[in-house]
Amino acid sequence: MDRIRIVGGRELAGTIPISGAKNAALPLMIAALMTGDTLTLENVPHLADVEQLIRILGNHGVDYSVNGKRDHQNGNGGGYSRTINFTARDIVDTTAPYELVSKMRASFWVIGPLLARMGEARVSLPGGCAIGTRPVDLFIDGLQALGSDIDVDNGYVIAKAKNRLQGNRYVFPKVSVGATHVLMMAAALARGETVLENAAREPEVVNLAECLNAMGAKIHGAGTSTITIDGVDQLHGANVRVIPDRIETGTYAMAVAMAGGDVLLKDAQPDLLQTALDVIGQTGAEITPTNEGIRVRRNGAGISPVDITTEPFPGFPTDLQAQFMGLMTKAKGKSHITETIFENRFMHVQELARLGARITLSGQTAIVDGVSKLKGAPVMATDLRASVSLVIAGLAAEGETTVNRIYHLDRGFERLEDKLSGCGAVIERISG
Ligand SMILES: CC(=O)N[C@H]1[C@@H](OP(=O)(O)OP(=O)(O)OC[C@H]2O[C@@H](n3ccc(=O)[nH]c3=O)[C@H](O)[C@@H]2O)O[C@H](CO)[C@@H](O)[C@@H]1O
Ligand SMILES: C=C(OP(=O)(O)O)C(=O)O
Repeated sequence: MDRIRIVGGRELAGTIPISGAKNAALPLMIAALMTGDTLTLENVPHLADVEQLIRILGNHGVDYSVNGKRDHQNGNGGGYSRTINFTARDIVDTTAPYELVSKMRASFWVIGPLLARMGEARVSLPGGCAIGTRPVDLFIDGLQALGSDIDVDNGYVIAKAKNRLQGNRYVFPKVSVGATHVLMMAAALARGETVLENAAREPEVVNLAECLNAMGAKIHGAGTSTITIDGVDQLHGANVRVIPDRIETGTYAMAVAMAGGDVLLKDAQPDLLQTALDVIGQTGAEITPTNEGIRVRRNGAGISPVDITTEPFPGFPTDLQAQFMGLMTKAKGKSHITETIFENRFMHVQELARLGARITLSGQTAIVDGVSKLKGAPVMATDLRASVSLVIAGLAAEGETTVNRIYHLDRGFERLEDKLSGCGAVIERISG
């Protein structure tokens, strides 16, 4: 099994190209199921989750071809997000089997397009990061509100809509990114108008709405809590660009805040993560939006402690909570980190402790008592964002840190070790 070896203590200097967002690329790829024409997606990151979704879509009959062009050719340590054409001329199977869906959460979302286009879908209950129970009740309630019959049997959700889905008003009892994606896709091909209230406002929802509209859907209000969808009879092909990854952006900004230095996050878009950037600024790093992206600098002045609480967009994202905890382990004082989205997203705490971090848990709040020195150690990645919090801590730890089980990292970070070593970090992947 591959692992990452880091020798801490180097400042970071240079340019890191920000890749297309995993969490935007996945729903856009799934939208390809909704038309027999070709959906061309630019800036698709090269990640294990993308490859897995390509396999899942292939099982339903989606063909794909990768354009030769790489989107980042000149980047220092360059990423290699690509342009991919997806074509679902015929849907050959409306079942998404356990073997494929159990590996990643987002694959469950095929239920919306399959049901809308084919009138039926049989989709295994999903997998994904083990950060909480992650039920699917909102998907079931919402699709029932659009007129679908739903049974859950033998680990599968079986959805049917014999006479096409019917638009309706649905108020989400809780904000859910995935359920907003799915209901938006299902409603796009339903009869009549759907109004989704208390919808997720994440930039990935906006990217999906733009994609569906480019395919001929009639969606208004994405990015606000009320989304209105006028159903259309069919969708067509389109060419859409995946937004830059705000979680990758925030992660590297925190890496610079931790290690010190001066790095341009090329192609990063500040408005996608303003709350997190404000918080990183309060820790003492200098954040400057530029024409090319975001410049992050920190001199030797040290890291100030800042309290955060995770919230749906535009609040501080849960997907940056672990990384921020990594940063706070070396702050000059105590910080409180409260996780409100997932009930089990503190698995990095015990691994950060191996590096010398002092963290105590009190319910959904972690109290981090910053230390002046971390010391390298072997640690284990437990989930995607937890893994990268260990990398951030390792960059500032004395001596050698080895992060094991990095298949989690490969789900969501494109060429992490190249991007960091291109800025002077001593970091390498050890295969086998
Ligand atoms: C691939 C992808 O884009 N994943 C992101 C997506 O996950 P995902 O879409 O799975 O997360 P949700 O926004 O749905 O989850 C928010 C909360 O709602 C709960 N819930 C959700 C659905 C449901 O039917 N019932 C229910 O109770 C969840 O357990 C969680 O407590 O948004 C999360 C919140 O920003 C991010 O951490 C994930 O990185
Ligand atoms: C939790 C994440 O992914 P998933 O929803 O696929 O588990 C993530 O991207 O941080």
